[in-house]
Amino acid sequence: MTNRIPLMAGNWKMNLDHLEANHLVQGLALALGDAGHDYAKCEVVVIPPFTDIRTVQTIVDADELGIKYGAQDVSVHDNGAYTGEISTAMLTKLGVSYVVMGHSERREYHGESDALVGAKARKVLDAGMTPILCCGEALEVRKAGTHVEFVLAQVRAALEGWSGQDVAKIVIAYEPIWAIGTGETATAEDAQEVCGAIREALRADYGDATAEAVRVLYGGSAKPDNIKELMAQPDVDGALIGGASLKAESFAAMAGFYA
Ligand SMILES: O=C(CO)COP(=O)(O)O
Repeated sequence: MTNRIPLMAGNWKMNLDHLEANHLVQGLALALGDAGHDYAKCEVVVIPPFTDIRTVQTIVDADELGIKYGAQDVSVHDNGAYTGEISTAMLTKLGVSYVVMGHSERREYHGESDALVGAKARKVLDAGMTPILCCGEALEVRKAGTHVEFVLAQVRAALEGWSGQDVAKIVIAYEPIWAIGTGETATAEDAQEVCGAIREALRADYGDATAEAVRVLYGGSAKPDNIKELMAQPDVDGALIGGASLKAESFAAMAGFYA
């Protein structure tokens, strides 16, 4: 890792109502405070469902916490007749810093294509927030041994036509689908293999400055037990954490991986 600040992002998925969100963020702030968390050594981001964002904002602002927050998805449209959608303007108004797109669950259950994922990332960047672009292969692809090509193709398709300057501002999250919520973690070497290949592809496509600026996260059953080993890999700059981010203690412990 060069001077990229590590990032621990907790993707709550469709868990926790706004009252539970209140409880978790307060608990997280306490746990990080007790541990003397240094935000310069690891950025901490919670990514709740849309309905919790206002609650999270209120707590973060009132207590002037160093915790940042994100959204799990966004519309590519600006406003108007798009029932059920949430715009980038709505998110920026709530102080959202990060937006996830291309999570395998949205690709699978909502048919999201690389082109749509790329359009969402563009929209988010243009609105002044940071996209967290997710990629990752299914078990069949891994078994066939074509996971590196598969993941690089996903990333390149989403970022087609982007300048190196813009790419430098995004976060990429490598989440092998077979490791998500299964308790089956990719080994640190598996994570490094793909995260390193992503960085080398960025270097080939955009040059050193972009490749060195982009933070590449690992996601998939990351937890307090394996976070140190994952973070010791040169191209793993953080984690996108599902289950283990729903408990203040485990998420705070992961954010304190450097201690
Ligand atoms: O999908 C994930 C984060 O986006 C990973 O989820 P788990 O940490 O629960 O495996």
